[in-house]
Amino acid sequence: MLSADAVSVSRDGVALLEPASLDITAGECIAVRGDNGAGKTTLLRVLAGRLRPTCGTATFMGQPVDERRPGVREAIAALIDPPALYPDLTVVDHLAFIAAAWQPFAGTVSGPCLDPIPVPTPPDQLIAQFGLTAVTNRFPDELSSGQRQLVALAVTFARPARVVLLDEPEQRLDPSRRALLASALRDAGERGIAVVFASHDDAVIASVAQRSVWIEA
Ligand SMILES: Nc1ncnc2c1ncn2[C@@H]1O[C@H](COP(=O)(O)OP(=O)(O)OP(=O)(O)O)[C@@H](O)[C@H]1O
Repeated sequence: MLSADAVSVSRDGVALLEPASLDITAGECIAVRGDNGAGKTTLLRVLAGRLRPTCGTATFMGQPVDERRPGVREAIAALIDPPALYPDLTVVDHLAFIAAAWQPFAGTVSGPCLDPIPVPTPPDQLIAQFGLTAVTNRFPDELSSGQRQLVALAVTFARPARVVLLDEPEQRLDPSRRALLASALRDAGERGIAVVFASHDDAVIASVAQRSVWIEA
């Protein structure tokens, strides 16, 4: 479904990402591993269609990945850069807003895909799934950094998607919240959503990823 074939990125002659390849199908979960600075985030940006590779090709359903292309934006959800939350929306408002904005795409058939886009988990279930029940009516500046990360993760899963890309989703989470994250990733896979996530957490990787790809610095 989503493929990177020997994609590399360089800027001003400096390599940000050495050639890397991966291929993911519906319901699969792949971990992207590698040392600090190896290029994991860069690879996720390429897979999200936010960054054009210098060499190699990244494709979604056989077409070049470009987040501005209809059919790609509806299908690929990504939490790559630091979470951006609306200062004047509460936790529950965020989930309701994103779910409503993307609702027209849930269950639709788009592009060359034959199966409908998986319907997202409803906001009230996401609040429970990510352990946010006690803070549903708080604004972002009333949350801890780990709670903001949980909100950003819940928001990412509040919209329909065939593929979810996550950059170090476990960051700032304590062990019990990392377990919630792992459970949410397994749940996504069972609903047919493909997940690619960069991580330094071997325990999370072992508990959810079917495969991992090592990025060479
Ligand atoms: N905007 C940029 N301009 C130039 N170089 C950059 C830029 N962003 C990242 N880099 C460089 O690209 C390389 C890959 O960065 P990237 O963030 O993809 O690594 P990473 O594997 O995600 O690292 P980490 O595990 O520390 O998050 C690094 O050497 C980094 O310094």
